[in-house]
Amino acid sequence: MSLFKRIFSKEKKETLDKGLEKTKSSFFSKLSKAVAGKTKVDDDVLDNLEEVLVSSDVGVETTLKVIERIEERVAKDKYLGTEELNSILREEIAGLLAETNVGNDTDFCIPANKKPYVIMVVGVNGVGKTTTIGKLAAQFTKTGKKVVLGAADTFRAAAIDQLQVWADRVGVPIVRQEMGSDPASVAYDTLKSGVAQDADVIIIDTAGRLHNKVNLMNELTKIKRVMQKVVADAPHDVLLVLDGSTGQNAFEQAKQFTKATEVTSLAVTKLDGTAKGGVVIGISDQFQIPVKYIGVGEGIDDLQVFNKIEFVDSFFK
Ligand SMILES: Nc1nc2c(ncn2[C@@H]2O[C@H](COP(=O)(O)OP(=O)(O)OP(=O)(O)O)[C@@H](O)[C@H]2O)c(=O)[nH]1
Repeated sequence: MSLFKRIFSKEKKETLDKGLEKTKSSFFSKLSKAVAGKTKVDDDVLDNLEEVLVSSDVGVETTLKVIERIEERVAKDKYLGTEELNSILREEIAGLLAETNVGNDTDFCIPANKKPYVIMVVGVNGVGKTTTIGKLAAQFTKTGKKVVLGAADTFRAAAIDQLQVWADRVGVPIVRQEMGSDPASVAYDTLKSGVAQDADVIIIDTAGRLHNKVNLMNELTKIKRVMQKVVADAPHDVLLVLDGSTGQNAFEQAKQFTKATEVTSLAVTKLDGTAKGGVVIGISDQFQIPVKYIGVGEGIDDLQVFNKIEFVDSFFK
């Protein structure tokens, strides 16, 4: 590994460690209370562990899965000690994450045979959608890719302006129309423009109004259909952005969006400053969708490619 790469990955690791600090300290302080005075993993410990996982926003279904697996291990080894609980949990969580997050990317990359690679970004307002698009544009640009943004969240003028701010900051072209225009028309124009400019990556922002599922579904379906007139297999990625600090709300949003469209990957933002980082484990497992990116700060470099090994290492360090 080159010196530059080593320094970069060390910084990345430190940001991840720092980003997960609150989740970790809350989780492990609950866990130590859960096993206090116990030497053996028995039913009481498992009940307490269940509570720890649920209250750490891992989600009920995933918690039950983890508990069941640990129960199986206890059934095989009746003298399983509580001091082994950490490493058992680590193994089970790593195993769960590996089921859905099959890749092992650590860098921002796109498939070589998809040009332009079209990412349609969905999610409700305020989750960090625009910031994530800006950070993504910055990272792809850094790796020498030509990026074009499309402001298809035409519902609010502020959304278009905010994306413009990021486009200016990163120095990438943006395609926009005035507020209230047809989002599908903006997406179409963006793809046309991206193809004409020989873009490598096109990122389309969409409005995330959840109050009417049928409308949302129709709107996203129409955007996809219109994009396919320009790039037949677009979008290559439908990226749902979720605010990790909202815990159970993020689960609810994932439920709504997966009903409205085929979501192919997740970005979980704002993991720094929250103790609810367990959502990364639960949402990915429950919806069987890989987490592609995590937001660990407000800065332009604070978006990381999610890597299950790094995540588990950082969490159980
Ligand atoms: N701490 C932290 N803040 C973040 C992160 N990602 C986004 N934010 C902040 O979250 C706030 C909302 O982000 P936006 O990108 O504006 O959210 P949006 O989903 O586009 O929302 P609208 O602009 O309302 O459509 C901003 O203040 C961002 O700086 C993150 O990973 N960590």
